[in-house]
Amino acid sequence: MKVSPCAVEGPLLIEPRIIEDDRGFFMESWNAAAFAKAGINAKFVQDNHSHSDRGVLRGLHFQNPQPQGKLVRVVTGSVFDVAVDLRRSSPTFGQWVGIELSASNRRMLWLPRGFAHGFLTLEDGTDFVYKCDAFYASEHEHTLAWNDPDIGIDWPISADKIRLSAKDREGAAFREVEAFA
Ligand SMILES: Cc1cn([C@H]2C[C@H](O)[C@@H](COP(=O)(O)OP(=O)(O)O[C@H]3O[C@H](C)C(=O)[C@H](O)[C@H]3O)O2)c(=O)[nH]c1=O
Repeated sequence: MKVSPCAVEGPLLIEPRIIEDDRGFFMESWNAAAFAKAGINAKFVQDNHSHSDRGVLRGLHFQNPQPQGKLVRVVTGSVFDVAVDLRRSSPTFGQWVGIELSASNRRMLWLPRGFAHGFLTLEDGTDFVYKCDAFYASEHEHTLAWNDPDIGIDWPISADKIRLSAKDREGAAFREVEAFA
């Protein structure tokens, strides 16, 4: 397993060991001991799965209070996955990182607590699965605008082709969101 830091302080890109044979492949998508060695000491309490077609953008979401650390990956299709640093004490506060996660590259992303998270689906029939280290709490959930000019995320699909939920169309500006200490 190869674990690499990202352009923003905190998130880690994980390239798991892939064991291939004439039947296909095997990979450990979570191993507490191996991930702890890489500095990821999460105790997950919830596992999520969403399915989306190309052009769907889910996010940018975060919970405050009750923030969630997330271990995310794609098992079918591909996404452009984005995390925005909302920790005021971080040297990369207000900065974003975007990484392509796909069934073919088998990459995973660890996002510690304190980030807004979202992804743009790049293929029809994409399955996105992820573990969370805190429970979902709709009463504490916030949405940061996916196209906030102060963050300036360079999404790889033009805005006119992006599909959003009603909630995500009404995301708050970065200047207004309830950031973390
Ligand atoms: C997140 C979540 C949602 N729900 C219910 C609430 C709604 O009735 C329905 C769809 O929720 P929502 O539109 O918020 O789903 P996404 O847009 O995929 O939200 C996710 O999008 C980005 C990518 C994230 O990182 C978050 O995990 C999460 O906010 O599932 C639940 O019952 N449990 C949950 O943990």
